[in-house]
Amino acid sequence: MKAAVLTVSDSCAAGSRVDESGPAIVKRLTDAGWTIEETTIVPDEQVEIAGILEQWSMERHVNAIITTGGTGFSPRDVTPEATLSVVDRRAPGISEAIRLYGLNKGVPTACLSRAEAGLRATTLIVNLPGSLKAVQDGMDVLIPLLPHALEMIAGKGH
Ligand SMILES: Nc1ncnc2c1ncn2[C@@H]1O[C@H](COP(=O)(O)OP(=O)(O)OP(=O)(O)O)[C@@H](O)[C@H]1O
Ligand SMILES: Nc1nc2c(c(=O)[nH]1)N[C@H]1C(S)=C(S)[C@@H](COP(=O)(O)O)O[C@H]1N2
Repeated sequence: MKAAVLTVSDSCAAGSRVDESGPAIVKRLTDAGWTIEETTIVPDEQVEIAGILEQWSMERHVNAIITTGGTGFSPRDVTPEATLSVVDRRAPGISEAIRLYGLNKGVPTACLSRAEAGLRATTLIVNLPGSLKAVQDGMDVLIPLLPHALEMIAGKGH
């Protein structure tokens, strides 16, 4: 299965912070047997984020795109809006499960992520927050879910 990882961060894109969260997602996916087709870092710019999501889903045909960063309440956080602008169908249960996992681990700020998830054609797009801890928690939830989700996307039913 093919995946791609998008880091959304003004500071990482500017080179003033080292991206730890993107590589952490890559490691979790490769450990689980996924092939990583694409990774990149973009600033918190909605059109730029949406363009990458569209390209990776419709031209590269990856099975899943995981984003990290830009899901909070600051004025520059627009990853959820970019994601909603490209998906055909939302998958809110995935995002709620990820938030609930953080809350249940005793992280009250987990509910401050506006992360979205959804399908662009046959590509599942999932937003995660920017911090390394949030990414690790999110991947704890996602890794066991992804195989079944992708089977259903491929039309294999249950
Ligand atoms: N790609 C990343 N790698 C490592 N840590 C990150 C990354 N992105 C964010 N963080 C961490 O998450 C915390 C919350 O970050 P913030 O809300 O500023 O992130 P963002 O909006 O996702 O990214 P930025 O501010 O760089 O545009 C930061 O203090 C930082 O420690
Ligand atoms: N599991 C988990 N979820 C989390 C966090 C965390 O540390 N662990 N950080 C929260 C915080 S402090 C914020 S502001 C939001 C949004 O983060 P982002 O703007 O980096 O995407 O994610 C939240 N989700």
